[in-house]
Amino acid sequence: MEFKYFDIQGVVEILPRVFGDARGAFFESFSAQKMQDAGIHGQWVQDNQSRSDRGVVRGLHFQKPPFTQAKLVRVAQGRALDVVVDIRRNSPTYGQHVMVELDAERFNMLYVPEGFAHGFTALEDNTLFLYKCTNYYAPQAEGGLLWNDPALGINWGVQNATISAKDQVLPTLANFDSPF
Ligand SMILES: Cc1cn([C@H]2C[C@H](O)[C@@H](COP(=O)(O)OP(=O)(O)O[C@H]3O[C@H](C)C(=O)[C@H](O)[C@H]3O)O2)c(=O)[nH]c1=O
Repeated sequence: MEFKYFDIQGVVEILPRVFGDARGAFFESFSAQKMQDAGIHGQWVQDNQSRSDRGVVRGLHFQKPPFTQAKLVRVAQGRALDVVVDIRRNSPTYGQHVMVELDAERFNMLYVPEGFAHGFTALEDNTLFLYKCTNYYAPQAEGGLLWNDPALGINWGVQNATISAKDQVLPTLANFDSPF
């Protein structure tokens, strides 16, 4: 298992060892010990899964304190362009993002710490997106940022995104008051 770090403090890409053979492939999708060894701490309490066809954008979402969630995200089928935006007020990289392509060949994963808005676009039909969360769903604490706010400078590679009505009216960075 390899770990890749970014200029934005806290975000970690995890590249598991994938064992291929004539039958297919095997990899460990979660190891509490290996996460601890990598400095990824969290009490993982909820697993989520969504299925999206090519061109769907979900995000950019987070849950406000005290229901903040760290997430460990991966793709079990298909491919996704995953984006995390630093919304920690005092961070030197506030408003900056990390973008990582997640796929079901390398089975790479991304650790999204608390204090980040998270979203992704599906690059293929039937993309199965799985993630572990360190807090339970709290709809009353949901927050978000507008996915295509020019101030975020995110190149999603999608022209006419399929996106929820809720996500279309999320605030821009200029009109956003971060709770982190
Ligand atoms: C997140 C969530 C949703 N739901 C219900 C609420 C809605 O009736 C339905 C769809 O929810 P939503 O449109 O918020 O789903 P996404 O747009 O995929 O939301 C996720 O998208 C981005 C990528 C994230 O990182 C978040 O974890 C999460 O917000 O599932 C639940 O019952 N439990 C949950 O934990």
